[in-house]
Amino acid sequence: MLTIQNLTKRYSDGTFALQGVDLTLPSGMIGLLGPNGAGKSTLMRTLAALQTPSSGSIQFQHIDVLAEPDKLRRVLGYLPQSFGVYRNMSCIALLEHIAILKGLSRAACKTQIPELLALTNLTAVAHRQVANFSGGMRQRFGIAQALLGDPQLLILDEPTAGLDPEERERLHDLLVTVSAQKLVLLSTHIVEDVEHLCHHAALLLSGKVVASDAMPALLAPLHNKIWQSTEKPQPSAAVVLNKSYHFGQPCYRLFADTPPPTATAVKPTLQDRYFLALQHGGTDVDM
Ligand SMILES: Nc1ncnc2c1ncn2[C@@H]1O[C@H](COP(=O)(O)OP(=O)(O)OP(=O)(O)O)[C@@H](O)[C@H]1O
Repeated sequence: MLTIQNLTKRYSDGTFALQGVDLTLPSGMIGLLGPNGAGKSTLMRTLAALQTPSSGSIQFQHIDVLAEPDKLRRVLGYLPQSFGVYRNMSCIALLEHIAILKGLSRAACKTQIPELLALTNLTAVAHRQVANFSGGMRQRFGIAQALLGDPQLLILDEPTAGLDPEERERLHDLLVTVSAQKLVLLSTHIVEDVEHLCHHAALLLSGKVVASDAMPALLAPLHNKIWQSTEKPQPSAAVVLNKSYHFGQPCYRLFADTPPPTATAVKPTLQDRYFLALQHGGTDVDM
């Protein structure tokens, strides 16, 4: 269990990136959603003890994260949004190097590194330079290095960004496999990924948590209130959650208590919940 209380981060230029964040997160795969600039990376870096907040507290299991960052680091795996790699270093040499930095014993390295290479499907390319890896291989390497030391808390900042559909699917399989008996916090812009992989999601907007719940509870208030139409309704008939295109034709997702003209009922998705929260700017939604 991860408990965050009244967490605030004010950067030196006066930007409030986090404003009184309260979150209680169970183990398993947890999604963290929010638009650009919502504060996701600030929250992730703070949880990973890489920067200090202005105020607040964070407790992971029995660790007071802000008072005992070294204790946290021993149970933490972190994949940042982007990470540099040493040129000329092979995948296996870099994993050995990171394992030593993490304080793993030689015996632990000997067993864990081959296991992680197999898990992330990198055994065949273990002696190739990471600098020359494709985007997908690099992200799988990022997961492998984050898993060194068998961490209890795994923080992944946009792990699927820029991946092709096949690599994204491969990474999903990997994340589901590793999330058993860990708390995996997955930050992403891809709402679908969270809906597919996570049993709980938190939504951050302008540095504040506007929703955090188990997936069925997040979607429950939307049942029988989501509609789809190719025509834009009058503002009095429905709230337009978003407009997308299907085969080049407009497609409106709508929120209304009663069926808007020409609209058909559809099953609510996490994306509907996300857009509804954005529409209301984080204020309480009357559902
Ligand atoms: N070092 C910094 N100094 C000043 N402001 C910062 C700094 N880092 C982030 N910010 C600001 O804090 C706010 C939150 O940024 P953050 O990167 O945490 O958001 P995010 O949700 O991760 O965004 P994105 O999805 O675009 O990565 C933004 O307004 C950003 O400009």
